[in-house]
Amino acid sequence: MYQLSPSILSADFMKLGEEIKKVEEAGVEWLHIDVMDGIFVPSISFGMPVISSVRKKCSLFLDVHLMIEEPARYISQFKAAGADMLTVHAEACKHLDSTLYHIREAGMKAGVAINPATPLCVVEEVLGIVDMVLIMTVNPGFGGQKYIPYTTEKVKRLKEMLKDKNLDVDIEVDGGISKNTMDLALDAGANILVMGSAIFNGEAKENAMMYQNRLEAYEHEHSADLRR
Ligand SMILES: O=C(CO)[C@H](O)[C@H](O)COP(=O)(O)O
Ligand SMILES: [Fe+2]
Repeated sequence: MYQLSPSILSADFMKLGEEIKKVEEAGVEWLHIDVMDGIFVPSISFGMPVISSVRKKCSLFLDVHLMIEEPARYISQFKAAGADMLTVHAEACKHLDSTLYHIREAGMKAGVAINPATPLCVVEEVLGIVDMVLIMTVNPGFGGQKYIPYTTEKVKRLKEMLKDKNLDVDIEVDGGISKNTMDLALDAGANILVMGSAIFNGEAKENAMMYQNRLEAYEHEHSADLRR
């Protein structure tokens, strides 16, 4: 399963509802929501009230990326706000295993994220208890940054690791994903692409349709490999 997950961090917040509608009309099924606390990352973005408002008006799968320290403190609140999946940073959790367990217990999908310079071994032990691993392809905190090339290799190694362990876990990439970098990430093994500026800096519906079509074409071309 391949998915495009447009990040509303790059949307026009004065027109957030319209912006989300545009990507919905383009046929996208996921929406990426970046929560930042000003401590784990330098920026502060938005939190539960925004997620609740989005949830009331849209049925997209809400893929919530928590760039906050000790996210375990807020699991039930994010569930109540309407999140479908919570992805926590391994670097931000003292007790990663129990945090992931509690996310699932609360009825959400659980994801674990790592920064570009964090080695894969940090998530190795929890691969059996997550639905997704998010490999940051930029340093978290801001939209519109440049893709860091060495992260491609990390995605490849994660894909191999999952294969060796016979685990069916999604691989999401986030940061600097655009026309020029999406194939690198897909060829390395990613199947969920977060895109912020590539979609919302410009005509969101047209951009989302274009990337959605490219993704569908990629899936079609590689369907034989996937069956193997
Ligand atoms: O987690 C993030 C930043 O920390 C965002 O999801 C990311 O910024 C997406 O934006 P872009 O596609 O413009 O790089
Ligand atoms: Fe993100």
